[in-house]
Parts: sequence; structure tokens; C-alpha cells
Amino acid sequence: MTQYEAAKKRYAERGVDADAAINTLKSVPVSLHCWQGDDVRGFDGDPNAPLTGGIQTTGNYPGRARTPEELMADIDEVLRLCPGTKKLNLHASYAIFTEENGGWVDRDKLEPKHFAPWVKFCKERGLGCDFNPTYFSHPKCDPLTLSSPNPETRKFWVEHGKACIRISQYLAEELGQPCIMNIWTGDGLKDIPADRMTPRMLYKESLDEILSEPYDFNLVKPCVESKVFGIGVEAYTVGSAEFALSYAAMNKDKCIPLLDNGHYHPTEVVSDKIPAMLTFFPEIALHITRGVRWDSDHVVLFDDETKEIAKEIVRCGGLSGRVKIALDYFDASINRIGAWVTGFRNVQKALLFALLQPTEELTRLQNEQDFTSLMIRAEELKTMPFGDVWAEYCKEQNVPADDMAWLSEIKKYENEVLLKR
Ligand SMILES: C[C@H](O)[C@H](O)[C@@H](O)C(=O)CO
Ligand SMILES: [Mn+2]
Repeated sequence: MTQYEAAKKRYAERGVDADAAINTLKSVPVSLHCWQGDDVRGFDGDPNAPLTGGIQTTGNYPGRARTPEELMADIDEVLRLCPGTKKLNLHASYAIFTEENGGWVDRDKLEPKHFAPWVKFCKERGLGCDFNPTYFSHPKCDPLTLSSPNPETRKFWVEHGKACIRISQYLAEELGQPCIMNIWTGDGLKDIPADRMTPRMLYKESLDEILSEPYDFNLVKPCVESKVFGIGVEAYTVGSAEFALSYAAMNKDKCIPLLDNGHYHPTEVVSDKIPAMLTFFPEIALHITRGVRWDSDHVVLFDDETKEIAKEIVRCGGLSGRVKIALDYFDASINRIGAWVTGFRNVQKALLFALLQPTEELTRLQNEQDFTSLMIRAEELKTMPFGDVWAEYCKEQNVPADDMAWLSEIKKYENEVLLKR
């Protein structure tokens, strides 16, 4: 009997079908964020300018991707080492300007043609593509964008949002998969505001204008992502949790809420928010990250909250497409490909772990108020031979199961490619 067969038998004894878990996981799309490869710098401005808008990368590990070609090569390396169905997640700042497409344009003038090379890249690899307008690291952040008191600033950023809707529609049509288009702005203030309401009214008005751009809601899924605070904007965030949730609730036919688990007070957990939100919203979107004390965007680990998030996605029927899963972290202090792959594989692990739970049985125990059995059964699952099922999944997906194996591959890539940049 192979190790997998033995593991499968043990899971079967607890009412869990390991083959079925593997089969389900294979087709769940998880969106891979392009911005881990270049420290969120993009290609549309000064690559050495500091990141602004309340987010921050720290570290200076060698090998950052500096061109579309380098970023694509690095993404290929990541795709090769990760199991599962992947989508690419692009920011507008990753537009590719060439002589043939007319060269550089500002963000309000972006067009689908500026993303044609990415469409080619995705088509060749069978990937879908998600998209994000980029409301940070730009001279027209005054520092506010969609909530600025300056009508010209707002107009510029509204036009950017509309351009991104058109690009998202193009990506979805070209790639034959819905495009999740996430709107996040870091708009906020460092110190106590005199007026907390007007910027929110303006942000609402700007969102209404952006979403008045025609699109097919089956193909383009605009999201609104909230945040609690950012660096330099500690006292007030315009797009707070209540703001984003209310906006999405009032516009259910046009957009969906996005929860980033780095964007809440440290004792709040997104795992508990998932069932609450799915009670009301047909669809929600997630940014899976790891905050250390704040929204530090550390690499996702196979830790308790990642497992709880995955359990809630699975238990609440989120894998039917109701929960759109994306990653959002960026670490510049370690090998960036190692960071990317670790986080992606850990989300896959967490989903597989969740699919290997005897959910019906545990729910029965809860409903019968047999909380002793519920606790003991749930604890036992933690030491089941999960690693053998994970290894089988990786084998079927043709990627290394053993972390040591892919670690040596990325070290080789580091020596041969990254250190030569
Ligand atoms: C680059 C992303 O859009 C960004 O990380 C955003 O999603 C966020 O979470 C900001 O804190
Ligand atoms: Mn996010």
C-alpha cells in the first residue's frame, strides 16, 4: 500500500473522500498577484520612486523584476512550482507601452491595447486574468484620489476607473473567464479630520460614476476593498469597512465586497466574516495575506487563520464560485519567487486541508450539542496524514511535493537569473 493509499483509508474511516478533495481543488481558481515580483512598482512611472498610498514594501533582496519580460519569466517560475488552477492578477500600473501601441499614456487614458501582451501571456498558459485600477504611487495622488476635494483630481481618477472597467471587460472577453476588478484607494488622513463625511460622499459619487461605465456584470466583477488604516494615514481611512460594505450592499447588481485579512483590527478575523457576508451577498472576494501587527503583507503561511479562512470558504459553499480567492502580499526581504510560491502553495494546502474535513459529521455534532465529541474530532484532524494527500495532489499536478526540491530549484534560478539582474 502506498503512503497515499494508507492516508486515503484513514480519511475514509472518518467519512472523508480524499480523491474527491483532490479533484475539487484542482479546478478552484486562485489569483496570483503580479506585484510580488517587483515590489509593487509597475511599469508606468519612475521605477525608483517610493511606493505611496499607505502601502509599503520593506527589504532589498536582489533580483527584483524590472521589465515586463523579467516579471513574466519570474511568474513562469512560480506557475511551474505551484499546483492548482491559477489566474493572474494585474494592476493597471503594469501596462506595457511599446512603439507599436503608441507609447506611454497616463492612467486616465489606458486602453486594452496596453494589456495585449499580458493577454497573450495568459492565453499561452491557459490563465484567466483579474485586474486593479492603481490609485497610488502617482503624481496625481494629491494625496487623495477618488475622494479628493479637487474636482480635477477626482475626474482624472474616475476616468482611470472607467478605463479599467473597459480593460477588465476586454480581459474577460479575450480569456473567456470573468475578471475581478478590485477598487482600493489608500485615501485617508494622517491626523484627526475636521470632516469625515464629505470625503466619503465624494468617494461614493466617484464610485457611482466609475460603475456607470457599461460592462457585463457576468464578466466584470468590480469589488470595493476596505481598509482600517495605512502608513501615513493612521487617523482616518475614507474607504473604511462600513463604507465599503454599505456601498457593496446598496449596489449588489454592480459590485461585490472584497475582504483583505490585513485590513481589520488585529483581533478581528476574516474567517468569521465570510459566513456573515455570504448570508447577504451572492458573491464576495478575498485578498489572502498575513498581517504581522499591522497590514504588513507578510507571506501567507499554513497557519491557523489561513486554515480557518479556507474552512469557511469550503463549508459555506464558496468553491462554487461565490468566493473569489486572490493573494495579496509582497516581501522584498527574501527571494521573491520563494515568497510567491510559499504563499500560493499555502493557500492550496489550506484549501485541501479544509476539503479533508468531515464537515457534515462535525455539523451534526454541533447540532446535537455534543460539543465534547466535536472538539475531540476536530483536534484529531490536525494530526491526520494530511502531508501524504498533499504529496499526491502535487504529484498529480506535476509539481514538486517536497519543499526541499523546489527550494533548490529557486536557488538555481536565483544564481542563474536573479543575481545577474
Ligand atoms: C496592491 C494591492 O492592490 C494592495 O495591496 C491593496 O489590495 C491593499 O491591500 C492595500 O493595503
Ligand atoms: Mn488587498
